[in-house]
Amino acid sequence: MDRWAQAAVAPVLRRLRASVVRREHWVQQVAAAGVECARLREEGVKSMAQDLRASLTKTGFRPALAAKAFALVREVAARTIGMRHFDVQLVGGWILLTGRVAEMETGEGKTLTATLPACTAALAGLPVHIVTVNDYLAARDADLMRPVYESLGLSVGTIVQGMTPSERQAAYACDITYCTGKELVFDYLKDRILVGTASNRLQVHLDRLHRSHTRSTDFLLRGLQYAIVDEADSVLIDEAKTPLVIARCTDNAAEHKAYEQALHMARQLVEGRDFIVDRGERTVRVQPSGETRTTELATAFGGLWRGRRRREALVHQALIALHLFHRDQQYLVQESKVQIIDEYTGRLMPDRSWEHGLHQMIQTKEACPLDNHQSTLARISYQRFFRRYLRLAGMTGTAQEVARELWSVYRLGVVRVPSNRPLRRRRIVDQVYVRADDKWQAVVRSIADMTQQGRPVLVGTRTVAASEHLSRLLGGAGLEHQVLNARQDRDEAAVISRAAESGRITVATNMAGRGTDIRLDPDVVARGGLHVIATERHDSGRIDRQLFGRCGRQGDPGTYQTILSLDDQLFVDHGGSVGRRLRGMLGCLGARIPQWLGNFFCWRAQQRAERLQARMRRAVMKMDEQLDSTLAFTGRSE
Ligand SMILES: Nc1ncnc2c1ncn2[C@@H]1O[C@H](COP(=O)(O)OP(=O)(O)OP(=O)(O)O)[C@@H](O)[C@H]1O
Repeated sequence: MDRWAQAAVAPVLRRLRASVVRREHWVQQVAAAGVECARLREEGVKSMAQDLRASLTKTGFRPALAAKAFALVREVAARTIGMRHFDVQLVGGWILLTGRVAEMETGEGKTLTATLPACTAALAGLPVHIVTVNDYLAARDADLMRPVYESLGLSVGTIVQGMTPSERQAAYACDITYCTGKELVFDYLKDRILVGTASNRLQVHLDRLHRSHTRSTDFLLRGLQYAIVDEADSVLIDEAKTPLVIARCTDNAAEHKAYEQALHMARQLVEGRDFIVDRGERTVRVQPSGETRTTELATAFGGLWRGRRRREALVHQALIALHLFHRDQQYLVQESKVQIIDEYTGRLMPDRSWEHGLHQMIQTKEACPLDNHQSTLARISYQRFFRRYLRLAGMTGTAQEVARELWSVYRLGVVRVPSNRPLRRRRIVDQVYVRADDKWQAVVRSIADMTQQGRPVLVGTRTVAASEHLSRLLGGAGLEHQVLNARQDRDEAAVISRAAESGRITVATNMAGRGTDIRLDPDVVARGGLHVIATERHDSGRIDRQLFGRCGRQGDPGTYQTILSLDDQLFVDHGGSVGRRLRGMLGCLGARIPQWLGNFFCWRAQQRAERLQARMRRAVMKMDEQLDSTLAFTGRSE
C-alpha cells in the first residue's frame, strides 16, 4: 500500500518540485548583488568571500545570501577565466543548489554553471563532490575552473584512476573534488571495509577517540554531503544497472584447468539446438540437448565435472564468454591482459574485472595469463550510494525521458532551463541501408562531401572494431583522418582540439560523446560549423542525442546525420523476431530502405532496449531491498 500511495502522489510532487523556480526574480537578485561585487578589488573579493563563509555557515543557503555568493562567483569567473555566467546559468546554478536536476541543452556551459552552487556550498563548509563520467572530464573541468575557486580561497582536488590512497585523501580533503562516479563509489566501499563492523556513526566516533586516529585517519572520504552530478542521466540511470563490487583475490589454481575444459566443451555445442543466445537480453539458455551433450563430454574429464551444478554453471559461463563478449567490442587485449571497455564512455577500465569467474573465462579464451578468482568483499548499487548524500543535484542535456525514474529513485525533480541563444543545430535526413557494407560506403561519401566544403566532421562509432574498420576505408579513399578510441587514446585533448579544424575528420567511439567540447574557429562557423555523423544508434536515444550535441553549441551552426544499416548491433540485439524476418525480406528491396521505415525500426528497437535496461535497474534495487530484509537481524548491508 505504501508503494501504491507513493506512486499515486509521485507525479504531483515531482511537478511541484520542478516548478518552484522564479527565474526573473532570481536573476534580478543576483544582478543587484553583482553591482557591489563589480566595485571590489582583489583583497575586497577575498574579504567578501570570508564574510560569506561566516554567514553561510551560520544561516545556510538563504536566497539573499546565495544571490550574493552567486554574484561574487560570477564576477570572479569574468575576471579570472574571462567567462561571465549567463542569466540562464544563474538559474541552472540555483536549481543545483536546491537539490534538483537542471536540464540544460548540450553545450550550454554546465561546467561553468556548476561553479555557482559548488562555491556557495563550499563556502558554507560542505565538502562538494562534482561527479562526472570519465577521468578526462574530471581533470579538464577541475583545471578549467581552478582559477575561480582559488580566487575565493577554495581548494580543488581531482580523483583519477591509478592514484594512491594518500593522493586520494588529499584530493577529498579539498573544498571541492572533481571525480568520476566509479572512483567515488569504490573509495566509499574501501572506507566501508575499513569501518568493518562499526556500521554506525557513534561507533566510528568512539573508535576515533579510543584508537587515537589509527583507523579513522585512513578514511579516504570526508562524508557524503553535497554532490553535483554532471551528465546525471548517465551516472544515475545508465550506470546504475550494475552494482559496484570490491573483490579479494583467492587462489583457485585448480579452477584454471576447469576454464579450459569448459571452453572446450562449450565449443562443441551447437547454437539453436543445444543453447539459445538472446543478444538483446544478453543471456544464454542451455537446452536439454545441451545438458545431455555436456554430461557426455564431461565424462572424459572426471573430478569436479562429476557434480551437475558445477558442470552446468561452468559451461554456461563459457558459452557467455564465447557468444556475448567479443574482442574489440566489450574488451581489448593489451599486453596479454583482458581490459574491459566501458560501454558508456568507450574508455578502458584497467583495474576492473567481471564477476563470478567470467573474467578468467575470457582470459582463458584469449590465452592470457589468469588472474586469481575473486570473492566479494563489499558491494553497493549506484542507487543506494547516491541516495546517501545529504544534498544531491544533477545536470544534463537529456533528462526528460528519465525524469520519472530520477524522482522515484533519488527524489530528484527535473527542471528545464532555456538555452542562452537560439539553437542552430540542423538534422540532415537519416539514411538506412540493408547491408553494413552499403552503409560504410555512404558514410565515406558523406564525409568526403563535407570535407570538400571545408567543414570538420566528427564520426561516432559504437565499438573500437567499427572505428578501425572505418579508418581503413577512409585510408583506402585517401581521406586523412584521426582516430580516438580505447586503443588509441593518447593525446586525447590534442585530438579534440584539432577536431574543430577546417576539413578535419575525426573518427571516435563514445570517448568523444558526452562532455566533449569542440571549439570552433570563426572561419569554420562561417562554413556551417561541425558536422556529426552517427554510424550506429545506441540502446538509448539519449546517448545518440549527446553525440549530436557536439555540434551546434552556444548558438553555433552545425548539422548531424545518422547513417545506419539493418546489420547494426541495435537491430540485431533488439529488433526481435519480426525485425529479423523483415530484415530478410527487405534485402530484396535494394540497398536503402525508406526513411520512415528505418526510423520506425530504430524507435522500436530502442524502446525494447530501454525497457530491458529499466528492468535490470529495477532488479538491482530489488536485490538491495532483499539484502536489507535478509540482513535485518545481522546489521546493515553493503
Ligand atoms: N558564460 C559563458 N561565457 C562564455 N563562454 C561560455 C560560457 N559558458 C559556457 N561557455 C562555453 O561554452 C562551451 C560549452 O561549455 P561546456 O562544455 O561546459 O558545456 P556543457 O553544457 O557541459 O556541454 P555538454 O552537455 O556537451 O557536456 C565551452 O566552450 C565554454 O567555454
